[in-house]
Amino acid sequence: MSIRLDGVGLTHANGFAALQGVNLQIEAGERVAIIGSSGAGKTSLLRLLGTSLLPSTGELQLLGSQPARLRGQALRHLRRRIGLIHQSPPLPPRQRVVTAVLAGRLGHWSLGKALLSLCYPLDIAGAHAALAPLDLADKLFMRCDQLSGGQLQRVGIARVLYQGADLLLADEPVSAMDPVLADHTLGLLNRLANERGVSLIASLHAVDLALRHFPRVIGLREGRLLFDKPASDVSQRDLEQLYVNASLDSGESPPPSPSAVDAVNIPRCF
Ligand SMILES: Nc1ncnc2c1ncn2[C@@H]1O[C@H](COP(=O)(O)OP(=O)(O)OP(=O)(O)O)[C@@H](O)[C@H]1O
Repeated sequence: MSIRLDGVGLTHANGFAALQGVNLQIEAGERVAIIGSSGAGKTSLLRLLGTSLLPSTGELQLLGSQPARLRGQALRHLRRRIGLIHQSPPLPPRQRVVTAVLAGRLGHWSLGKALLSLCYPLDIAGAHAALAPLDLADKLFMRCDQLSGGQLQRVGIARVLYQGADLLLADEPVSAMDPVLADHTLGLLNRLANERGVSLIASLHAVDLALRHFPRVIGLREGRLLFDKPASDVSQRDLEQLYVNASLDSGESPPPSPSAVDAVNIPRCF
């Protein structure tokens, strides 16, 4: 089922308009990267799609529902279908990796089964199968606080793969990984999403990774869509316009130089 935003705006509680007039349609099974400078609104958009925030204006249709009209069980049911991959996965430090992965299905299980699984992992084979493609099968019984940041991010990915969601939302999913591992992990995430017919929407600062792994790329600037096109059509000019003055706005590293932004051909991390 598709996602549709019609004239969506999002104003945070302090009055800051993080998103304005966003029109967007994403079909089931599409894989989309969101790029843009720091503060452009990428996380705000993902939080809307994850239903932790509601639009201030406009209309959001998500997997056949309007989150703004759902309450209670109907909202919980919708949320079970959405897998969230966090930049820093909120995993309890003392929790075993196997338990953290199995927690992906807590929302699908009865209270009794969920509580039992927290004490004794009920589906060790399932957790192992989710971790294996991420090269973490040998970490099954380690504690989360014994893992590196990149390994924790991959546990978070294994957890949503185990969840079996219809929609995967990833906020900077490989930010803690070295460039080789980030490339491998994004490739894997895209392959698995593709094989399962699951929609994948990820925010990324690494423009080269967005262009290499995602068929469709959205450029967000100051809360508005600057472009929305196939990765192969994203031009150097698009990227220059997206990141112009970004270093002044955010205080972060300067925007990619014109030669460097020819990232379709030059694999580099920005
Ligand atoms: N809860 C909040 N209350 C007020 N303003 C917020 C809140 N969350 C985000 N903002 C503001 O909304 C704007 C967009 O933030 P958002 O986190 O969506 O950007 P982003 O593109 O994900 O940035 P980054 O790449 O740095 O993570 C920023 O100016 C930010 O300060």
